[in-house]
Amino acid sequence: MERKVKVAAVSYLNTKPLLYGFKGHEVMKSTELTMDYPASIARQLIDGEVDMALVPVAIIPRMKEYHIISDYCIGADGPVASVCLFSEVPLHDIKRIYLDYQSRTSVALLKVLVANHWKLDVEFIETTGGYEGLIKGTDAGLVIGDRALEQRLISPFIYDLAEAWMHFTSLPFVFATWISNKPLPVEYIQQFNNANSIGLNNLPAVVAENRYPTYDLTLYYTKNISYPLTPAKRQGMQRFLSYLHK
Ligand SMILES: C=C(O[C@@H]1C=C(C(=O)O)C=C[C@H]1O)C(=O)O
Repeated sequence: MERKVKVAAVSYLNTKPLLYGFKGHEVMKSTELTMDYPASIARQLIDGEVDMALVPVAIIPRMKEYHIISDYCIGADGPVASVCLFSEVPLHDIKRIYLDYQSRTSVALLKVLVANHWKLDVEFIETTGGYEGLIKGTDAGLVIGDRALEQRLISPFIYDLAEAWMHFTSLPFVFATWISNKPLPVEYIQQFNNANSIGLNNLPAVVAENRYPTYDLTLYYTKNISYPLTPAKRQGMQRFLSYLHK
């Protein structure tokens, strides 16, 4: 490509290991990098405002053309910690659930689990801004990202969606992955993957750069989020996408 590749990344702590290696990396000579929350960058990729983004996999069915271009993702093969249903009452006493406006994948995953795994009779409520304060009584809330790590200190009942998915399917889960809306040069993709790998190979440096008293980031980056896009994760992703077609 003649011009720079426009890339949008998730602005949460979970993406810091992937972005750590971009500073001063060769790939930045041909990259224009911006950050936003997942639902917003999903819209940017669908509308063609960017060429590639770390987008929620739930938007794949809405793309005319898509290429999964990277070896890395925001995935989990156990509790993810930052995508949870938060409540003051146990699961089966919940009556209404606030949905996270910043999410696409987790909202869809929650609906799959509610209908097929937990089999709950609940009402879903869309949100547009801060709603965490409304998680009270039998009103629960789905919260993702850094705000979920904060909500962990507040809500007595926490249902981890990646853990529930594993119980349901015995497969790992992929929340987001690098997807382009057009083919990109092979050399660019190689540089891009290399830049992604640097932080993952230097996690103590990434943690040192992002002081965060709310949650142990070493735990988050090594035991909760699982970054390699493995064959098992692709299988989990295909299973999840098959539910979205139903
Ligand atoms: C694990 C997470 O995965 C995120 C969840 C997303 C979604 O629900 O659409 C999208 C991108 C990921 O950053 C998280 O943000 O906590």
